[in-house]
Amino acid sequence: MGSPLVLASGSEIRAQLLRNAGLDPQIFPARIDEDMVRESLLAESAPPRDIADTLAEMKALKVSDKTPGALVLGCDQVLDHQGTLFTKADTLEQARDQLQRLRGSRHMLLSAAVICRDGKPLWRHVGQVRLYMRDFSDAYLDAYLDRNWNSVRHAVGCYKLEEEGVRLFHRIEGDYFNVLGLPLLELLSHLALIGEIDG
Ligand SMILES: Nc1nc2c(ncn2[C@@H]2O[C@H](COP(=O)(O)OP(=O)(O)OP(=O)(O)O)[C@@H](O)[C@H]2O)c(=O)[nH]1
Repeated sequence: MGSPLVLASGSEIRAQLLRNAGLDPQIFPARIDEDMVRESLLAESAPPRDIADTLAEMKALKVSDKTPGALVLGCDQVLDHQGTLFTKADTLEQARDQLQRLRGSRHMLLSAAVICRDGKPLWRHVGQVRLYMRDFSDAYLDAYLDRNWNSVRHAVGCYKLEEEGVRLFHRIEGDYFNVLGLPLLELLSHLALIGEIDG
């Protein structure tokens, strides 16, 4: 790695994906009020893609001001279900309600990533995945949440594809990494292209 890489995210899976790829990011979560930003953008009818991109950029910019010379990666993922934006569930009851609304239909995950250096955006990408959820029973849903709530509470959509969440789907169009929250292939290709990693 040429310049130091900073991941402006508290997402464990994002850090793990970068480490598994051989990178060694410094973890520096950006503390921004995502709900406030999301609500104000929704009030302006901003599309989900723009909301994810704006939040990712804000996180990267905020941390890049504190890490001179570093490449700072900000990320944000939103779930779009027929025009309605879903955020992470705060309670198990909210998770049940969300999954009852998502089952038997298609939703989109939009995973935005922005790289900034010294307060300037250098690169951005929004990965998009279409996910088709099975029409599973309430009995399975309750059992799924009993087993997985403590894990999936940290994930938008209340599922983790690398865990039991995979059983919720019958079809997924898009790449696995975008589901987990990071357009990893595009990111690594760009870092190699600009010579920040070998490849
Ligand atoms: N492990 C796992 N995490 C997922 C999956 N789908 C979504 N997520 C996580 O859900 C979270 C989406 O919320 P974000 O607001 O983008 O990120 P965050 O976790 O709040 O962390 P920040 O980047 O600090 O805002 C991210 O941490 C994603 O990695 C999945 O299938 N597996």
